Amino acid sequence: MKILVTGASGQLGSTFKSLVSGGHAKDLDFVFKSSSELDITDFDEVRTELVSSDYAYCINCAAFTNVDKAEAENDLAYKVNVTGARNLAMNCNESKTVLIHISTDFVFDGFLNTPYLEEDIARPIGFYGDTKYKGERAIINNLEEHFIIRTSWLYSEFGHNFMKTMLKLGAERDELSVVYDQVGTPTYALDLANVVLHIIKAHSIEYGVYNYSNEGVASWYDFAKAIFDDYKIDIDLKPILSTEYPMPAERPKFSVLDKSKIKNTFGLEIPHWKDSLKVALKAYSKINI
Ligand SMILES: NC(=O)C1=CN([C@@H]2O[C@H](COP(=O)(O)OP(=O)(O)OC[C@H]3O[C@@H](n4cnc5c(N)ncnc54)[C@H](OP(=O)(O)O)[C@@H]3O)[C@@H](O)[C@H]2O)C=CC1
Ligand SMILES: Cc1cn([C@H]2C[C@H](O)[C@@H](COP(=O)(O)OP(=O)(O)O[C@H]3O[C@@H](C)C(=O)[C@@H](O)[C@H]3O)O2)c(=O)[nH]c1=O
Repeated sequence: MKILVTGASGQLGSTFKSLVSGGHAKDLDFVFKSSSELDITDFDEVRTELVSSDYAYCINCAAFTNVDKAEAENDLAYKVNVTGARNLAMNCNESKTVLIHISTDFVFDGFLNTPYLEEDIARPIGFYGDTKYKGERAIINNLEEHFIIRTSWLYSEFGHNFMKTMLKLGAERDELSVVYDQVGTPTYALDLANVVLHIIKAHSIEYGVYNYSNEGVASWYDFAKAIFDDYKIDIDLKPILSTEYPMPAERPKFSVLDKSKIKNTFGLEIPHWKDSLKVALKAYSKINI
């Protein structure tokens, strides 16, 4: 069974590569395409790749993910996150390929105080979240055979992410301030990739939108504290308000996802974020000896 991975050089794409090279996807024939090998904003390129081959699945790891830059680079963020998603959906429809697309907790405004369900109203407060939501709609409107998985606060030993930023800053500084009034759930990219593999191996036809994150709840401060404690970094870590850490894009204050649907549909047990963080830090330390 042939599987196309777009945006293959990013954090999640690299995680899939590591799973495949580690022998965790033995009967699956993965084809990895980085942005320079397949530009998802180019309809004809996408069409040529999908229609001339016999991909059973396309896992879309390609996205414009810089939340702050998206506020200034509206056109590019829209092109990648909306036009790119639509190009994939339209061509997957023609090539009879199931599209597995990754979306985000940032489609929500963060005004709820109980975990978000898939059917809760999406009302993004930033341009990144807005384009991700429009990308979801473009897929739903053009392709029935889709899985859209909304995840949150993705991190890993690969690419750019909060865990690696904290480890870098922790090595450079004696003190650091991190916001504690944004609450969500960190998600280890390897756990997400394994769930995607699980869905593929199950040949599921339960198409639709699903939430997936690790279990548990944290503020970014809690997440940073756990990173420093587990990695034994001695630093004076201060909890601050978002107003004390101004950024171009506003983030939702609360974006915990309810995972009942994905757990019940696929019989999953989801690791707690604190347990997965330990696994990720071990993997990171192996790469960065
Ligand atoms: N990171 C996070 O915290 C979260 C991410 N998500 C979602 O998860 C998915 C994966 O994220 P993650 O791996 O962290 O993101 P990354 O930014 O690490 O990777 C995205 C990849 O997409 C590629 N890309 C950009 N534009 C194009 C294009 N036009 N055509 C093809 N590829 C392109 C980038 O390539 P290049 O570097 O060459 O530009 C990059 O390799 C995304 O959909 C994201 O929205 C959801 C929740 C949290
Ligand atoms: C580096 C740093 C960040 N922060 C704050 C800023 C921000 O509010 C919060 C998170 O920082 P980041 O900018 O790294 O993360 P951010 O870009 O907000 O992460 C988001 O990315 C997109 C792609 C998603 O889809 C989301 O799920 C989420 O993971 O931590 C501090 O308070 N102190 C610091 O030293």
